[in-house]
Amino acid sequence: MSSVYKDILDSKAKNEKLLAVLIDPDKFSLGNASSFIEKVNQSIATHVFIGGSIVSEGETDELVSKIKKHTNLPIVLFPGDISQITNKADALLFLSLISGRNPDYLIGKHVEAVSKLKSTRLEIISTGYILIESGKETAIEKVTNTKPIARKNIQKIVDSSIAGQHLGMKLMYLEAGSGATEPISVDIINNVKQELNIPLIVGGGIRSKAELENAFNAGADIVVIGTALELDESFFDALKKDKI
Ligand SMILES: CC(C)=CCC/C(C)=C/CC/C(C)=C/CC/C(C)=C/COP(=O)(O)OP(=O)(O)O
Ligand SMILES: O=P(O)(O)OC[C@@H](O)CO
Ligand SMILES: [Mg+2]
Repeated sequence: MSSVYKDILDSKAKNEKLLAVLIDPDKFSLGNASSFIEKVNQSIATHVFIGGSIVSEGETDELVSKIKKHTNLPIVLFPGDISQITNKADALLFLSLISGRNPDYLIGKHVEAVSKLKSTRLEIISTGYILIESGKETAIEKVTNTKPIARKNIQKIVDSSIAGQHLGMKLMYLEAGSGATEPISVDIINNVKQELNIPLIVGGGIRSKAELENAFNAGADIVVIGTALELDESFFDALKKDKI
């Protein structure tokens, strides 16, 4: 088995929690890359995720090349579209938006991606992606023309996760949306965790160490933080390696 996924499984088995810093190529200045990545290196982050809902062609490739020079952390593509696939990363979350009913984001983009993936050595990790209502319309909703699952409909969120697992998905990602006002609730994470065996990723709207720990304690194996670090790099101070 290739190493990024195997390492996630090993960490889960040891109950070692993982933190992914999400960098959005569209919102990130290349000039700031080395100083930002240095902060990532000194933090408890274990992965760098790269992606955005809307990213211009070629931007991801350039960004990944630059980041690779400054870190040994695994670089995982978290693509909103096929144009975000680059051979320079280590792995790709092959996302299927199973909260929605848009065939393009369930299977269409994936079929289109195959020829591009043939010329890469990316580790492809099948990932169920579940968008959950978080109070305001997200970029993901607009781009995919789908509706999120209502946050009170916990049974549907759990059943969607388990259906994804039955389909053979290797990771499950509960998404509140970039910059969400409210992160995914502890109640939702708890309920999914009780039934799911594959590793669970949680992201969207996490802005403090307390919220990060809440998500971990509720059962997230990997937490993703993007916007809060994008807007305020001093948040890295609370995430330094020796602080937790
Ligand atoms: C199979 C391939 C290669 C592509 C399919 C991709 C699918 C199904 C994507 C799911 C839907 C989607 C648009 C996901 C975006 C994921 C992502 C990187 C979200 C973070 O971006 P945001 O931070 O929300 O976006 P902005 O900050 O750009 O608004
Ligand atoms: O940008 P934030 O709100 O941290 O969200 C991270 C990620 O889950 C968004 O796709
Ligand atoms: Mg964003």
